[in-house]
This record gives sequence, C-alpha cells and structure tokens, in this order.
Amino acid sequence: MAVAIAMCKLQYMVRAGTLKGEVVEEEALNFEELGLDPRLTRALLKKNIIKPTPIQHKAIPLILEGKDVVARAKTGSGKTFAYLLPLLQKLFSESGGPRKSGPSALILLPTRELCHQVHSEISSLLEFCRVQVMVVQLLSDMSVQDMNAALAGPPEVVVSTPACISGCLSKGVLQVSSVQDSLLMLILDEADLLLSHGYEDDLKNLVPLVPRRCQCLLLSATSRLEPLGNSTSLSLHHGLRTAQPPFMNRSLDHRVISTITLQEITCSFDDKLLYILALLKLELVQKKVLIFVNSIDMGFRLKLFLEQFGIRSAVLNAELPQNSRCHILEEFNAGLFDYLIATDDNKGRDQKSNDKPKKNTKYLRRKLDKEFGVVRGIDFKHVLTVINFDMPSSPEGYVHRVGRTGRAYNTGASVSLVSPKEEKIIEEIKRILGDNGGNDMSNYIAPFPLLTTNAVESLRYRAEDVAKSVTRFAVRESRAQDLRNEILNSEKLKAHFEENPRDLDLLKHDKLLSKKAPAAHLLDVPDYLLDSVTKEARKMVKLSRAAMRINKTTKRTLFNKGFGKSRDPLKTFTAKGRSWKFKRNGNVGRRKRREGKMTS
Ligand SMILES: Nc1ncnc2c1ncn2[C@@H]1O[C@H](COP(=O)(O)OP(=O)(O)OP(=O)(O)O)[C@@H](O)[C@H]1O
Repeated sequence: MAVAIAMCKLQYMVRAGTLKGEVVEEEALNFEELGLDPRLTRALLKKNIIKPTPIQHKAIPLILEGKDVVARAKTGSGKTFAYLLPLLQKLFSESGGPRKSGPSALILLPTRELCHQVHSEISSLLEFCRVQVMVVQLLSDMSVQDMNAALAGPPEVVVSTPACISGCLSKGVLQVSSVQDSLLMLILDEADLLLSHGYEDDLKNLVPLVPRRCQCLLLSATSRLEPLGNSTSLSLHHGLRTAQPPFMNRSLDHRVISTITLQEITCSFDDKLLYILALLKLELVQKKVLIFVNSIDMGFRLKLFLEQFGIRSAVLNAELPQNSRCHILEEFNAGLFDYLIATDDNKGRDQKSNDKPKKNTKYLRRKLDKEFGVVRGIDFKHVLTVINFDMPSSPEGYVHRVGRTGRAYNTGASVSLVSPKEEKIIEEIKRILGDNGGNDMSNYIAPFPLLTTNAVESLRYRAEDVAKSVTRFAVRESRAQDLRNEILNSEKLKAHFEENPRDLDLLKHDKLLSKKAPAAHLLDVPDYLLDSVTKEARKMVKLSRAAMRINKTTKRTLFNKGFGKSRDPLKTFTAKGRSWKFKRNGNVGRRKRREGKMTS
C-alpha cells in the first residue's frame, strides 16, 4: 500500500512535468505578441490569464488574419478564448462604422448551458474592456416578443443554438436579408456535435444564407472536423486553416489532457454505493467532486443515499427548468457546495424513452430538455475529481466527462467505478487512450491506490442498511419533490431575482430531500473503523489539499456576509407582488445599468 501511495505521488509529479513540457514548448509568445488589442490583454490580466494556451497560440493569429479556421484541441484547453478574443478585436475595429441591419457575429453552440456560459464569458470580457458591444443570447423558450426585443438594436453578437436560430429564421424574427447584409463571422463551437448529431437540419436553413465574405470558425475537441466543413457546404472562402496544438494529432484524438490522473475501481454493481461512500466519507478524493450517473433516477438514489451520511449534493439533469440548471452550475462554480451529481447530455436525450413517466404514477410529467448538456464544453470551475459512478457508453463520452477537471493549466483526477458489465467499455477506453505509441503514461488508467478492502468492509454494514431504505418509491418521491422545488424557485421567484440577482445565492440546491433526518451515528466515521493505511491515505489527501491551498474560506462566503435566515427569499417571498422586505443592493443598480448598455 505504501508503494501504491508513493506511486500516486509520483504520478502527480510526472503529470506536472508533462504539462510543463507542453507549456514550455508553446511559451514563446504572450497575448500582446499574438497581436491582441491592449484592452483585451488588460481584461485577461484582470481575469488572471497571463499566457496563451497552445490552441490560442495557433488560432488567434490565423483568425485575426481573416482565415476560416478549423480548430481542435483537447477538452479544457481554452478554445473559447481562442475565438472570443479575435472576434472581439474585430468588433472593436468595426465600432463607429455604419449602422447594420443585423448581427455581425453568430456563435452557435449545442446546448443552452453552453450559450449561457459563452454569453457570460463574453460579457465579463467586455466589462473589463469597458467597450460597448451588444451581445444577446437567443434561446428556444423565449417568446417572440422577447426575441424581437433582444434583436432590436441590432446586437453585434448573437449567441444561440442551431434549433433556435432556425426557428427565428422561419418565424421571421431574424430577417434573412439582415443576416446576409451584416454577418461577418459565424462560429460553430463543439462543431462536431453541431454538425453530426441531429442538428444538421437546423444548420441547413442557415448555411445558404451565410454570405461569401463571412469568416467561419469551427471548434471541437475531436478531429472529425475537416470532412464536416465540406459536408455542410459552409462557405469556407478564406483560405481554410487547421489550428491544433503540435502534441495533438489524429491518432491521439481521444487523448485526455495530461494533467488529469485517470484511475479505476473494479466492484460489483451493487457495491457501487458502498465504494463511493468510502471514497467520499473517508475523504480519499479531493473536493470539489463531479459525479456522473447514467439516469436521473440513479442520480436521486445516490443523493438520497449520500445525504444519510451527511454528504450533501445537488442533482443536475435535463428535467429541471433552465433557470435552475444555470443556477446550480453558478453555485457549484462559486464553491457553495462540493458534490454535484450530473446526468450527461446524450443520456438526457435517450431518457425520453427510458424514463417516461408511467400512467398512474406520481411522476411529474415534464419533457426533458433536448438542448441540455453538461458534458460537452461546460467549464466547471475548480473541479478536482470526476467520478464515473456509471461508466459512459463510449470512449468519447469518457474523454469529455473527465475533461471537466484539469482545465487549462490545472490538475485533476478521475475515478471510474467499473462493474463486470462495464468491463467491455473500460477495455475499449483503455485501448483507445493507450494508443500513444510511446512510453507516455499520461493516459494510463491505473487502479485507485488509496482504498483498502478493510476500509471498504468497515463501512459495508452501514452502507447496505441505508441503501435498503432508499427504495424506488423514495427515489421517485424525491425526484418529484426536487422538481417541484426547482419550479417554484424558477418561476415564482423569477421576477424577484431579475431585480435582485445576488439573492439567488440564497437558494441552495444541495438541500436534504429525504423526509428522514440523517442518523447522528452515520455522520462521522469512528476512528476504530479505520485501519492505519486508510488513516495514512486520508492524511495524504488532506496534505495535498493544503498544499494546493484549498480551504473553506471561499465557501459559503455569501451566507456569512449578513445573508442570514431573515434574508432567505423563500421565507420572505410573497406571491402578492414585489413587496420585498429588503432593499436592492448597489450591485444590482450597477448591473442593470451595465446590462442596459452592453448586453441583454
Ligand atoms: N490562457 C489561459 N490561461 C489560463 N486559463 C485559461 C486560459 N484560457 C482559458 N483558460 C481557462 O481554461 C478553462 C477552460 O477553457 P475552455 O472552456 O475554453 O476550454 P475548452 O477547450 O473549450 O474545453 P471543452 O473542450 O471542454 O469545451 C476556462 O476556465 C478558461 O477561463
């Protein structure tokens, strides 16, 4: 075991070295030297972004030159800034020119979560740059009136999904002539997904309208892009260039960024709850933790199980209202809770058939959102561990899931719980990841070294006892309860939160769902249950946590700053109208002024 721990330490060091190697290779130029406007480089500095990532190195100069670019780079490698920075630079140089009848740039993404993320990213860059560029988000669930209002102006940048844009074009909300007259840049982010997974028809409506002068950018973490550029007949007239960091080539397509430690635990399907309890309760993995499951029911089963041991989590899934999903992501990113259980996007679509509510059940009937997705592209902040409670169905899914940690220059770890039925998929993943033709161990999936049989067995009795109490009925009740809570949060309070965005912080998504309070004796693991090896492993994880300077001071700070119970909007809310007991804070006024000027 001691050897295993030492190996684990060594693995971290080797990975850091590999990353360093990659960075050194690409360190030649800084952002100014790439030709970026000083306003943008200053904005990046304020965001603590100092040196370009390899894909930014490659893509930014090409885009500034006006080339059509197909950019591919591993997950978390900074593709978003690779296109946002040159886009904004171009818009800055356009400002003051003749008034246009339509948007200058269209950014298309596969999911609403990504639209929200990119819209926030671009808005925050503009805020730091102090430049007025109007950026709007168009989403399928907006009313025609809201869409018309968003497009009045018109905005310089529209961030949307292909389905929404196609709808806008067919309803006449977006005028064909204005697109043809104004569009200068079309950006397809997560392009392989946009172009090959059911969004083709929506794009077909748009592609013929793309004018010849329009610069097209396609970005993805996979290599299936060049043929796609042709298959959509996109008007790529500007000397198509492929931008990719030198260490990424076709055969290594599915590789994971080398700063992520990949590990597995083999166990029976029934023991998965026991094993995840051991990992989390014995603190053998670093927080924050993102846990992937393959169905919404499994997500709630896991949540109910963990909360009986005092481990609070939130479940993110396609069933929730859009506002709630965005808010869960914001809270998790802000560090307000440590454990997030997520179903992934493909499964969300599949679940239409699998998870259909049966007649006479108490399920709330609600459609799953087709445009939901958290695996592709979502930038979870500071996730240190990704756990595959259920294995994904493909190697590509695995790469995108584990890519939610170790983003940009950070390190991360992934632990997969593999049951006998999932051996086939893990073997396939290993075969594909291992196809590196050298001694590079960075994509090697190693056994998880810190968990002993003794440690697991010490928790078995408690785990099995609690698992029995998490019945199918309890899962369904909780799922419905959670949905009711979130709809209440999302709809009834929407008006209030538009005016008081900071109050959103008071809505917790990791609250208890179980009707039974956790038993006191399950909240702590008594010392006598732990063997000396597990104690040592826990110490090591704590030490490395301290070394990474992760502490609790950033957590729940909003709650500590005078936002006590008396300011809980759920307690002060009255459905009669806006008779709020508390005043608006200064930030809101500032934010509203800003939004009025720059974004919608
Ligand atoms: N040059 C940089 N230095 C440090 N951090 C950066 C840099 N560029 C981007 N980042 C940060 O890296 C994170 C990941 O970036 P981004 O979401 O653009 O990755 P991505 O390549 O699009 O990933 P995915 O393939 O998963 O969509 C973000 O938090 C972003 O702010």
